[in-house]
Order: sequence, then structure tokens, then C-alpha cells
Amino acid sequence: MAVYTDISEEELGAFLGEYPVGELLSYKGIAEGTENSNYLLHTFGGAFILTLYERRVDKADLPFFLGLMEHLARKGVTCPLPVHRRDGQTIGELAGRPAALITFLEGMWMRRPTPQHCREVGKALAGLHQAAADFPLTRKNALSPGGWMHLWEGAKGRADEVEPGLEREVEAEFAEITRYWPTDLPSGIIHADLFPDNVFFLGGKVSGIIDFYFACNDLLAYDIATCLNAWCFEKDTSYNLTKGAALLAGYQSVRPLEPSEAEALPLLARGSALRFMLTRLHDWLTIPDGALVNKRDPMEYVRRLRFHRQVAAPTEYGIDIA
Ligand SMILES: Nc1ncnc2c1ncn2[C@@H]1O[C@H](COP(=O)(O)OP(=O)(O)OP(=O)(O)O)[C@@H](O)[C@H]1O
Ligand SMILES: N[C@@H](CCO)C(=O)O
Repeated sequence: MAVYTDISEEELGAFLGEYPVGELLSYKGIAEGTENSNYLLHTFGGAFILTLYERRVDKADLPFFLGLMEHLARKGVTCPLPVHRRDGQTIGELAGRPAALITFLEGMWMRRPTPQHCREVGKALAGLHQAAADFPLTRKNALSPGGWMHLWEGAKGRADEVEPGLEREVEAEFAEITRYWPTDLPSGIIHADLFPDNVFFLGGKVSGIIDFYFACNDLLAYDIATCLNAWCFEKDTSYNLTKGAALLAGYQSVRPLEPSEAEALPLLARGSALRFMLTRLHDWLTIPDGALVNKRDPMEYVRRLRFHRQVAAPTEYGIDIA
């Protein structure tokens, strides 16, 4: 459960007074997510999500994240819309935290995505890349190779607590991945965390995309690599080629990949696995046991890293190279 900050009915009522949403009817903490505190609210005006920004979110980035959601929604991507206060602002403050109110999206996230879901998410990702292309703000990816090193420096001394030998293994990965990391592929705004819990479905179709708090400017194909990691592995860490092929075909039905992007997939997938392993490792070592947060297992991503390391060609991900 990710509720780091408790709020009282009185302070919430006062906060909502600034918004044209009517009187508060009910609110409760949401038992999912890891990064921010989220509450589901019902008011006379409808259902909303209240987010209090914690830990990794820099307040200075909020205009980028919230502005991006408005931009995407205007372009037909179903994502939450930030609610404007009466003074026109979308960012307020509650319980000492920056806070925003966004619209509630209907739909369910898929605990067990099928190849058809993977195809739909591939299409949705390409649509997002296209819709975001003319968003005027930019944000550097804080979790690209420079940021990974920062996380690793803080965690490596204790990595062997998670699995003996992990420190040496990850050191070697860093050296390889950063040495060959591409910089000249098509870039734009990426979601950067498009995991199944951030994509809602209704009737087999994507009904909404949430959680833009890692969005940034980076390589478009890196976002695809993250989706392959998040959507196309089974519980036993076997890669599901049918799901991978469906996700890639879905993406390419909207935006065909350039040959250089397809070529880079194994390395991008490796880098993306390293990135999620590192944030998980950091959290694993720093969040106290018993905190009301789901700690995610870094080893799931170490195992993905090991898979990508032995991939010899992008076709092993199921990509159709014309
Ligand atoms: N606009 C929305 N409409 C409906 N439900 C939402 C919305 N935004 C968030 N939620 C719910 O809140 C949960 C947590 O939201 P979110 O993923 O943004 O949190 P987070 O702490 O950033 O999580 P993550 O670990 O994925 O980064 C979601 O899984 C979903 O159940
Ligand atoms: N999607 C991330 C957590 C939130 O950023 C993970 O599974 O590690």
C-alpha cells in the first residue's frame, strides 16, 4: 500500500474548497502503487484521485507531468485530467506535500496480460509517442545511465545481501551497457514506467493510461524495451515470444521501427532491466519492513538482465524486421 502521508477530513475539506468539485462525500487510501500517496475521493462532482507527491517526484517537474496529461488528453489519449482550482492552478499543497487532483479513469489493470493485451499496449504506446511529439516542455530522464550510477553507488555495498555475487555481476553489466549505450536513435517523450498496473482495460481495449511521473525525453525504443520487460515475461522469468511479437507488432502497426532501433533492442532491454532492478534494490534496502508499501523484488529484474545478456539477435524478441 502506498499511503505515506495521512490526511484528516478537515484538511482535505479545506483543500477541496479551492476546487470546483462540490462537497466531499468519502475518501480512502489506495492500496496500490509505490511512489506517491494516492486517495480515491467521491464528491458531489464525481470521482477523483488525489495524489500527494512523495520521495522521487521533484515539485519542479509537476508542470511537466500534469501539462503532459492535459496535452495527451487533448490529443485523444485517455489519461487522467488534472482538475484546475478556481485560481487556475493544478498544483496545490496538502499535509505539507505538493498535491494534485486528477479525474478517475474506469477500467481494470491486467494481472495476467494475454498476447491480445500486449498488442493493444504496443499500439497505445506508439500512439502516446506520436501524441506527445509536439508537447512543448522537456524533461531530462533522471533514470538514464548517469542516474543509475547514482543509485548503484548507494546500494552496491549491500547488494550481496539480496544474492551473493550480485555486486560483481552488476558492476560488469554497468561496464558493458554504458559502453555501448546508444544516443542517436529517434527520441521524444516517453512514459518510462508503462507497467501493467499503469494501463487500464475495458472490453479488451486500452481504456486509460496513468502514472506519468517518470515521463521524460529519451529514446522511444527504450520505452518499448521497458514494456517488453514488464509485459512479456512469465512468473518463472521465461520470455513469452508470442506476447513479445504481439506487443512489437502492435507498436509497429502505428509507428514502424527504424532498423537501428530494432537492432538496439537487446541492449535497451538490458539497460531497462538494470534501471528497474536498481530502483527496486534501492527500495528493498531502504524501506523499513512493515512500512505500508509494496516492496518489489529486485531479483525479478536481475533474472531479466540474465536473459537479455544471452540474446544474440533482436528477432529473439519476436520483432518482424522487414
Ligand atoms: N486516474 C486514475 N483513475 C483510476 N485509478 C487510479 C488513477 N490514478 C491512480 N489510480 C489508482 O491508484 C493506484 C496507484 O496509482 P499510481 O500507479 O499512479 O501510483 P504510484 O505510487 O505512482 O505507483 P507505481 O508504483 O506504479 O509508480 C493505481 O494502481 C490505480 O489503482
Ligand atoms: N513499475 C516499477 C515501480 C514504480 O515505478 C517497478 O515495477 O519496479
